[in-house]
Amino acid sequence: MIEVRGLTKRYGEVLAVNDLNFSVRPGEVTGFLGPNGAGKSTTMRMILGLDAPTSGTATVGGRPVAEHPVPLKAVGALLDASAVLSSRSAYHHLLALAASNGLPRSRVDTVLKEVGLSNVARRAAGTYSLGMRQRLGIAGALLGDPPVLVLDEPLNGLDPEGIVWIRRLMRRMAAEGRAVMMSSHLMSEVELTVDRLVVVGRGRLIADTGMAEFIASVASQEVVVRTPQAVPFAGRLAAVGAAVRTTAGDGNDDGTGLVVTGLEAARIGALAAATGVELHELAPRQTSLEEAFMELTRDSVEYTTEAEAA
Ligand SMILES: Nc1ncnc2c1ncn2[C@@H]1O[C@H](COP(=O)(O)OP(=O)(O)OP(=O)(O)O)[C@@H](O)[C@H]1O
Repeated sequence: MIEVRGLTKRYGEVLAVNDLNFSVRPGEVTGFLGPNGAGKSTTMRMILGLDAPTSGTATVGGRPVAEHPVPLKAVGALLDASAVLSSRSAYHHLLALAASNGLPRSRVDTVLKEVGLSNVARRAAGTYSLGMRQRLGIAGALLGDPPVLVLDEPLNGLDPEGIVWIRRLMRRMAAEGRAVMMSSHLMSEVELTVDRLVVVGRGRLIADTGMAEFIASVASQEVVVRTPQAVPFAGRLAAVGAAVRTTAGDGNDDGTGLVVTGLEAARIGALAAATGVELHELAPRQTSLEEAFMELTRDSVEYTTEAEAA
């Protein structure tokens, strides 16, 4: 369990992390999201004891990481996968890590197998692809068999097979009762992987919620309607209180498409039937995490193009 209470970090004028409160629970994968510069890496570094908070606390298993006798047994971390001595083999990198933490040599073989690097373990890590280095970083995180994992952008540089692999690994780690915290900008992946979301923007907590509730809370449920009588039907829908726009802006407009909010598909269908309107499509559209995320963090994005901001 990770507990973050009143966590704050100031770098001169920049309040990188501003009074954050959240928990990462065992048995769940928690996605840690936010636009660039939101304070995700800074928060993770403070959880791992690599940066000191200006105020507040971050504990793992009830105490700061530095107070655990063997930190690697308390929490495994992936921060920067390129931070490996390039002349050293994966095996020797992990062996050194195990030795300095008093972990048995057998753990090295176990984690190499776990991440699929056994066959290349004697090669210098400098010859590894980005994906292989990412796997090596994960192996290091798993070395102490910790109950808590903190993974900063673990999907970076992975090919589709690697992404599926790490998704399964994280799900399995959570199923074994571990607390898994991962940051990512790949919303479609986050949507498939995480149980809970902690969203930050400009250092502050924006949301701490279950995945389904998050999407529902931001989503205005839309229904796409296609009918050759689009104009009069739009008028009828508006008359019963729905918000209606045409699909003209969506790039596939043939004059028959409407996007309706504020009315369920069943009621739209009933209204069409009652007024003799011929429907060619009636499709509720679930908001994706990506759309929900962009909606929620719109005001916290540091860098936008003028067109986006308009
Ligand atoms: N060592 C530092 N000195 C000064 N400012 C810093 C330092 N580290 C981070 N910051 C600032 O703190 C803020 C948060 O940065 P952080 O790297 O934690 O964000 P992030 O959410 O991880 O971003 P990204 O998604 O781009 O990795 C940014 O404004 C950043 O410029």
